[in-house]
Amino acid sequence: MLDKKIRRWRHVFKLDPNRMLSDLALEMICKSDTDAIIIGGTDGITYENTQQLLDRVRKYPVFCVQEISKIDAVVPGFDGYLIPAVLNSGDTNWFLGAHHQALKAYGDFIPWNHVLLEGYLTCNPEAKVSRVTKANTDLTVDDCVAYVRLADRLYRLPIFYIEYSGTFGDVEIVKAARSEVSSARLFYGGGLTTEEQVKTMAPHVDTIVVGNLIYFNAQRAVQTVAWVKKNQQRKKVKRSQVKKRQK
Ligand SMILES: CC(C)=CCC/C(C)=C/CC/C(C)=C/CC/C(C)=C/CC/C(C)=C/CC/C(C)=C/CC/C(C)=C/COP(=O)(O)OP(=O)(O)O
Ligand SMILES: O=P(O)(O)OC[C@@H](O)CO
Ligand SMILES: [Mg+2]
Repeated sequence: MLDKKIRRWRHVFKLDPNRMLSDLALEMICKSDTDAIIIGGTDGITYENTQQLLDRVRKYPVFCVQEISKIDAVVPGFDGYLIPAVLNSGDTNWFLGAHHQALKAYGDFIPWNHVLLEGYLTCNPEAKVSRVTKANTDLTVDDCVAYVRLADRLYRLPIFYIEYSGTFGDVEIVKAARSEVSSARLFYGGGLTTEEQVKTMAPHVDTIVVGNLIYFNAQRAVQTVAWVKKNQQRKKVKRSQVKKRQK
C-alpha cells in the first residue's frame, strides 16, 4: 500500500523525463540511500520518455513512482502513482477538471492501493508549474494555514506538498504548515543545493524532494540524502532525551 510506504520517506529524488541525465549520474542517484524516486515534470512529458526513464531506473532496486501530469503519459509498471492537485491554481482544471476527465476515461483500471492524491501549494511564481496552472503564489502565512486545513482536515489528503520548484522557499510558510498539519505527510521541494538549506527545511517536514540539483551537480545531490538523514537522527536523539527527562 502506497500510503504506508510514503510514511517512511524522508528523502526522495525527482527525475524529469524531459531532461538528459548520464548513465553515471543516474546510477549515483539510484544507488544513493534515498527512499524513493519520483518520475515527473511539468512540460515535455510523454509516454515514451517516461517509459525510457523508468526502464533505466529499473536496473536498480530503488522504489519508483510516477507523478502524473499528463493522462496520456501514464506508464504501467511503476511501484505507485502520485496525482497532483494544485490547490492554489486559478484554473479548476488543475485540481478537479483533469482528474474528472481521467477518471471518466480510465476509472475502471486504476490500482487504487497504489495511487495517492497530493495537495500542492505551488509558491514560486517563476516555476513552470505555477505558470501552467495559473497559480496564485502571492500567499501569506494565513493563506498557507487555510490551505493546510482544506487539504488535511477537510479533504483528508494523504500528502500536502509545498512546492518552490527552482528556488529556495520561505521557512515561515513551511513552519506554518507544520504547525497545522495533522495526518497528511508534509513534503517540501524547491531549490535545495546546500547543507545549510537542508538544515533549515528538513526539521519541519516529513519528506524532502530534490530535483534540479541532480541535473547540474549529481554528486552534491547525492550528499543531500545524508544531510536529510543526519537531521532526522538529531530529531530522534532529541525526542529520546525528552522522554528520559519526563521519567
Ligand atoms: C494501469 C495503470 C498504470 C493505471 C494508472 C491509472 C492512474 C493512476 C490514472 C490517473 C488518474 C488521475 C486522476 C489522473 C490525473 C490526471 C491529471 C493530468 C491531473 C493533473 C495533474 C496536474 C495538476 C499537473 C500540473 C503540473 C504538475 C503539478 C506537475 C507535477 C510535477 C511538478 C510540479 C514538477 C516540477 O516542475 P518542473 O517541471 O520541474 O519545473 P521547473 O522546470 O520549473 O523545475
Ligand atoms: O527541482 P527543485 O527545485 O529541487 O524542486 C524539487 C521538486 O519539488 C520539484 O517538483
Ligand atoms: Mg524541475
